[in-house]
Order: sequence, then structure tokens, then C-alpha cells
Amino acid sequence: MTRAIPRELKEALTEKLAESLAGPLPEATPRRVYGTVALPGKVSAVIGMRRAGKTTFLHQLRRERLERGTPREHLPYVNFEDERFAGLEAGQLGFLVEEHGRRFPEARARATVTWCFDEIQVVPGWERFVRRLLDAGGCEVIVTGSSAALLSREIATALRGRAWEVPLYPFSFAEALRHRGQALPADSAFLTGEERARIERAFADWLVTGGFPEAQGLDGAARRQLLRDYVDVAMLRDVVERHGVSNVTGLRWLVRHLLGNAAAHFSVEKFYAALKSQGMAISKDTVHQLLAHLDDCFLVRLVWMESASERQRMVNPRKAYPVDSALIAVFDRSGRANSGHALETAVMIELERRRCAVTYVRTPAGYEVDFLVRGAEGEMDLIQVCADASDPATAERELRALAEAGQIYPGARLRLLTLTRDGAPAEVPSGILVQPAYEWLLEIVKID
Ligand SMILES: Nc1ncnc2c1ncn2[C@@H]1O[C@H](COP(=O)(O)OP(=O)(O)OP(=O)(O)O)[C@@H](O)[C@H]1O
Repeated sequence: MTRAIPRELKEALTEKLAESLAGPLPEATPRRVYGTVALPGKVSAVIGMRRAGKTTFLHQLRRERLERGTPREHLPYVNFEDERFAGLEAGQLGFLVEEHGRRFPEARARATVTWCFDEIQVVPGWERFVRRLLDAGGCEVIVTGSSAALLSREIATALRGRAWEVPLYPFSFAEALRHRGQALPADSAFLTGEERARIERAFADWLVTGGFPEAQGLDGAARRQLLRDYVDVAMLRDVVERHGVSNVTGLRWLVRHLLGNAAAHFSVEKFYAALKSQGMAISKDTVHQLLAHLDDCFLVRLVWMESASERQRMVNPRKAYPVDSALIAVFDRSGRANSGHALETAVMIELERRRCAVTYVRTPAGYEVDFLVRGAEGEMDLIQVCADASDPATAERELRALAEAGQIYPGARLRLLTLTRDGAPAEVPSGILVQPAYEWLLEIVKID
């Protein structure tokens, strides 16, 4: 049953529905996500940082279905981020389905309807509506949102295990090349010198430009402004408004610190002490909460140290990465940021894109390896990232760290990723694979 619904709301919903079923779907660079995207009888939630391209990806999915012969009227789409929907309740959403059924009775009766709901989290209790929709059968539902908690445990439970997460990040290197109309190498192991030089230039450029679609092609000043605006909006809408945060100054300090110190260790204790010494009032609990909110809206990604126990895990510092390598230079005040931090960030985000479980490793002798990656079948990879390991002292340190960690995790594949081919160490012990990171980033395209 649909709860009573005011006339203006009915009109707004009807208009949105009609708009979505007419007119061309936007042209866009095809996105690639890992794993299954949408399944009949399930709700898939496309989640990711604001402006990463979630809505556009939703339209890509609709377009793919259209191309496979699904009639347009079976692909309704509603974006709830519209001021006319303020106060809309989950019980009123049934009107959409009734209206759609009235207009297209055969769609409901005969075929699967793919309902696409953008920013549905603005309607409290939306999961109850979606569950009723799925219970009625014959449809799939795709929702988007900029919060990882869109499918929080409570919501996933309310959806009785029929929820499916699809994280979306800014353009990967392969997607950025495609977006710029540049050819992807067919087999990066056999690149010609000229081809390699082209890819290396594009790679260095992508690390600076990052992957946000709107940042592509912008000059430095415009890009910095755009990215600062993105971060402001994420902070204000996804952290302050969504979670009722009152210590906005503390939040700003934290964000500047995390984004300007990419790939560095972050300790709540040290951050708290540094702020206190500047006369800033913030509790450690608040710092913990803010970190969780920044992680929830995907602005910052946090990596735990591999630890024997949960208790030990909690006391070790985490490593913090921005969701996009381009954010580093924008927030770096110390002038410390370098291509190594951008490279490590890009590798970390690619691991998340590939849905890998990641920690970092510290060996008993105090060496660190950037990523321990555990695969679904129990396989492990130890990945060290070093922009330039051509200098013998650097090579010795990085390779030793990998070799030591390799002894702790026997069977793990050992890999050192550099910025360019020239950044490889002169001598590499057997059992360690060294390659430029762009080959690793593009490899998966080749394998699939
Ligand atoms: N695949 C793509 N190809 C070309 N442009 C894209 C692509 N994806 C996104 N864009 C552009 O990037 C901008 C942000 O995209 P979009 O609105 O899809 O992101 P979003 O994640 O839904 O953002 P928000 O969270 O703010 O709603 C838009 O201008 C869009 O045209």
C-alpha cells in the first residue's frame, strides 16, 4: 500500500519517471568494474566518492540493456537528489511503481524491469520499499550513493541478503587512456620503445591528473580548484551534514593532514597531540569517528597493519591514502609529496578496484612492505612500490624488505612496482618480479 502522497510530490515523481524514459542516454567512456554488477532479484548498490561517475555508470548499464533488446520503458530511472523530494517517505515510493504499471502494464506483467534509483539514501527506510519491490518479483534494482554504509549491516539484513555492493572509483589508468582516445597496448610485455615512451608519458600525466572524469583535460589551476571543491562538498555533505559533525575545524585539519601526507602512517595519538599543542580542542574519540566518516564517503582509504590479533591491530598506525592520486599535490603544503606517493596511492586504489583485501606488513627487523594482498582462493601477493629503485642502496632496501616478508608468508608472490622501466634495480634476485606499475595496471585488461 502506498501512503498518501501530496499532489506536488506525485507530479515531481511522474515527471522524473517520464523524463527517464525519453530522450537519449548520455554518451560516456565505458567503465569496467570487477565482479558481477547486477542480478535479477537482487539490489545492486553502486557506491563511491562523489563525482567518481556513479550516475553515468548507471546509464551505461541501462544502455547495455537497451542494446541487448530491453525496451526503454523497462529501464526507469529516478534521481532522488532533488529539493522537491525533501521529506519523501519510503511508504510513498510505491506510487512510482503504480504509476509505471499504469503506463506500461505489459512491462510489469511480462518482463524484468530494472529500476535505477540514484542517491536513494535521502529517502529514510528506502530498503523497505526495495524489499517489497523485489518480493513482488520480476525486477532488479540498482541504487547509487556516496556512502559505503548505503548497505550497512542493518540495511543488508532488511534486504535479507539480496544486496550486492559495486564500488566505483575514479578512472583507472586503462579507463583514462580510453577516455583520452589513446590506444591501450595489446600486450605490454612486448611494447616497442616508442609505444613504451608514449605509455610512460601518459602514466606520469595520469598520476598528476588523477581519475576524476571532470578533471581530465583541465589545466593545473582549474583542476586544483575542481578537486578542492570536490573535497569541500564531500566534507560538508557526506561528513558534516550526514553525521551531524560539529567540529568542522578539526575535520578540516584532519582532511588536510591525510590528503597532504598520502601513503604515510597515521596515528590518532600523534594527530591528537599535534592539535592539542596548537591549542585545538578535539577528543581522540572524535578523531576516530571522523576517520570512519571519511572512509565511509570514500575520500580517504585506510590500510591496517597485518597483525596477529585484533587488539594489536588497533594500536598499530594505519596508512592513509586519498581516493585519487591527484588530490595529493592539491593538499601538500610541505612540498614533501612526490611521484612515489602518487604511485603508491594509484596501486592501492587499483587493489581496491580489483576488490582485494589489503594490509601492510612490518617485518621483525623493521622493514615494511606496502601491500599484502590476499586472494579469494588463499593465494597471496606481497607488493612493494618504489618509484625509482635504480640506485643500489634503494634497491637493496626494497628488495630486502620483500625477501624478508616473503619468508614470513611463504608462497606469496613477490612483486616490486616502479614508475618507469628505468626505475628497476640493476640486479634482482630470483623469485621477485620487477615491473613498471603501468604494466601491472594494464595487465588485467589483457588477461580478461
Ligand atoms: N564514464 C564517463 N565518461 C565521461 N564522463 C563521465 C563519465 N563518468 C562521469 N563523467 C562525468 O563526470 C561528472 C560526474 O559524473 P556523475 O554525475 O556520473 O558522478 P557521480 O558519482 O554520480 O556524482 P555525484 O556523487 O555527485 O552524484 C559528470 O560531469 C559526468 O559527465
